[in-house]
Amino acid sequence: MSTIYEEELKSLQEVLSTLDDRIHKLESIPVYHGDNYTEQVLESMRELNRQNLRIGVQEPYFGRLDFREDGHLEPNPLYIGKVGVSDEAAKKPIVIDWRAPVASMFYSFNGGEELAFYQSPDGLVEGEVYLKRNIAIRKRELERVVDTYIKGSEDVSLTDEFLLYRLGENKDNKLKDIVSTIQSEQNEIIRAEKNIPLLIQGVAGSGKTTVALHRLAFLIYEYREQLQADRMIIFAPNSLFLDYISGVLPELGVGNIKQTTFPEWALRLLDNAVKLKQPEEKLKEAFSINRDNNKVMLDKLKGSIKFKSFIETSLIQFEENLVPTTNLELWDQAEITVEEIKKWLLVEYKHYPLTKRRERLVARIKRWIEIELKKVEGTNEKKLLKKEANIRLNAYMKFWPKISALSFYTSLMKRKEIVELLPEGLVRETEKNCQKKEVNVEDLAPLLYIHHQLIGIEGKQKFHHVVIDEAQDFSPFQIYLLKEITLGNSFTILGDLSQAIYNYQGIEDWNDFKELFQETGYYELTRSYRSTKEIIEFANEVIKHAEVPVGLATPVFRSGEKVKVIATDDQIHEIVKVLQDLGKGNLKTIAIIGRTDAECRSIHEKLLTAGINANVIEANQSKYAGGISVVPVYLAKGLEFDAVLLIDVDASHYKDSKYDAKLLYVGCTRSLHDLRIFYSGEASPLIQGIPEEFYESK
Ligand SMILES: Nc1ncnc2c1ncn2[C@@H]1O[C@H](COP(=O)(O)OP(=O)(O)OP(=O)(O)O)[C@@H](O)[C@H]1O
Repeated sequence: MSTIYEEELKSLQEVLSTLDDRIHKLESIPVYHGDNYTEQVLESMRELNRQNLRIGVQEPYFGRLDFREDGHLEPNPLYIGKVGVSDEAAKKPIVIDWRAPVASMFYSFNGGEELAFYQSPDGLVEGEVYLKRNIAIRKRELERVVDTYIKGSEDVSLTDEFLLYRLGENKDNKLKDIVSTIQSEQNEIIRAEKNIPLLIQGVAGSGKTTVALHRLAFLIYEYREQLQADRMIIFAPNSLFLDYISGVLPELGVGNIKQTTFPEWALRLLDNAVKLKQPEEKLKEAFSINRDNNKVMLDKLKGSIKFKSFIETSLIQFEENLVPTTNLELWDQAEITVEEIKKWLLVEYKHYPLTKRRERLVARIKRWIEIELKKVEGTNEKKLLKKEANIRLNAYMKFWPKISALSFYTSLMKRKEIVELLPEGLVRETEKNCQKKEVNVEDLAPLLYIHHQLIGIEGKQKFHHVVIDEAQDFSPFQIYLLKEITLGNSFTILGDLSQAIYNYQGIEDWNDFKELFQETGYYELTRSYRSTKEIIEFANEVIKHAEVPVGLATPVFRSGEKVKVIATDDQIHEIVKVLQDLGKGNLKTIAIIGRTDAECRSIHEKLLTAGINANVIEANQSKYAGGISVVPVYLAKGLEFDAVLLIDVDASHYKDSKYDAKLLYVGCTRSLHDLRIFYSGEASPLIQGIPEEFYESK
């Protein structure tokens, strides 16, 4: 047993005993069930404390940083963990929360003799780091102690050893937190300030999703006075993906943050006045091998800022036409002029949605009536005039047609200017769908935008912070809409242009989003943590065909098996053999990734017949079970598996196009440790030219 291990074992025992005491004390206080509000608040704080300590006691900390602050003689060992715990009597931290300012040095300090520093609430604190130590504790047991920096020691080669140890582990069906190994470029994003919208382009496996979740936990901690968890939201591509990431925030002790998809959120706000038209069929069509590209890409038109501007102009014209051209005469010689009403409605109340403006207008006219009536003599006369005025006001307000977001949107399809924006066929189809109260995903941003102008998205429906994952698949219109209802431009927008496979709705250049904001913080993540060096190098060869304007992924130095390319006339037979082989190891998740939904179903059936217990993943699925999955490539985006078997990588399934290169890239980069490519007949041109050093053929 090494001395550093013994030293840490002793510290761990002391900390565990303090935490156990704490938990014991909290558990011995009877749970309060009464009506007293103050007691209820105290109880909920105690409950949060109990929960946090129960998480914390399993793995109280993961790192130690010995830091000597300027002006102090000795370094102070700081233990950093998921949950901060302090010795209240001695007013001293026992474990520091990873989100605390001082803990940022654990992630940002990368060795060297330069001064370390952190931003405390009282200003910049500088000093020297003497030791940086990674400590792996699992279920209260000390597993590993690795020093990554010792002041004065030359040996810095260990720097990534702990990270590699973590990356080498097998994964189950849920994404995990990375608090113990956050890298400095990720730390910068996590801790970036709240009110500058962040745009993050990150290669596959660079930790975008993970970083976004850690950023939410950080923001909740740092801005606890300003942010409410239930007004923070994550938009993710589908329910399956939401299930996959659902464990991270609770692991970080953060609850209540909304996690949803854009359609789910939009439909709810629209009070389910419309429904999506066969969304699964639409996906199948968009990802079919011989899709009609021209038709599919038309969907993009409704996501443009040009389309938004057309709607905006139409709404302004609609408002202007609302006011009748004659003055409002409430009784003889009591008149409000058209100009006055226009001024109230279109200028003074302009910032309100239309329904609210209507309410304000009526209230104002009523006030006006009261004031005018004061000038009239005789109670009876007053009564009569008031009655008359109300009748005329009601008649006057009839000018205001009953309108909903859907009816307004439908009416837009009849405007003559629409043909400059959408082709005739699409206009007619949209109109027909709307009449049946059915819409497509790309209609939701326009509808919600109209809803916001007419009814308003107000109060608690507005967001304190928005995370958009896989943002390359969002349209500028969607982002514009979210910007309208997010306070302080507080956004974290993450994605990868190399994985823009939903190209019929998304963007090709981050400038499309940048220009929607006055200022943005733009970051590029180029290091990929998911896959082995061999897999990343192979995938990089594939994505070169897509000529995407972003850099290639750089692997973390984690080496594994070479990628295997297998030519065979009987793919099922080979796959079953490989699965049986892999089954002997301790892999937890394996994916067989196909090109289309129909092909995946057929393979799934064949695997079941061959006695392989596999699940097939479908578009409407909301749970991901792990184990062996058969999944179409477009649904595998965002997920990861210990091993991936990509099937049908032949010339007809993956052609020499930029789009197919992105699809194949997504497929390859899902694998952590083992990637096998199968094809029958002629290999896809996307892999034909790859130099042999990048794979092993069979
Ligand atoms: N600093 C880190 N320490 C340990 N593991 C990490 C780190 N960063 C990322 N990972 C791991 O890398 C994998 C990929 O992370 P994640 O899914 O967040 O990446 P991504 O950029 O969203 O990927 P993609 O765009 O391909 O879906 C995950 O298993 C995650 O735990």
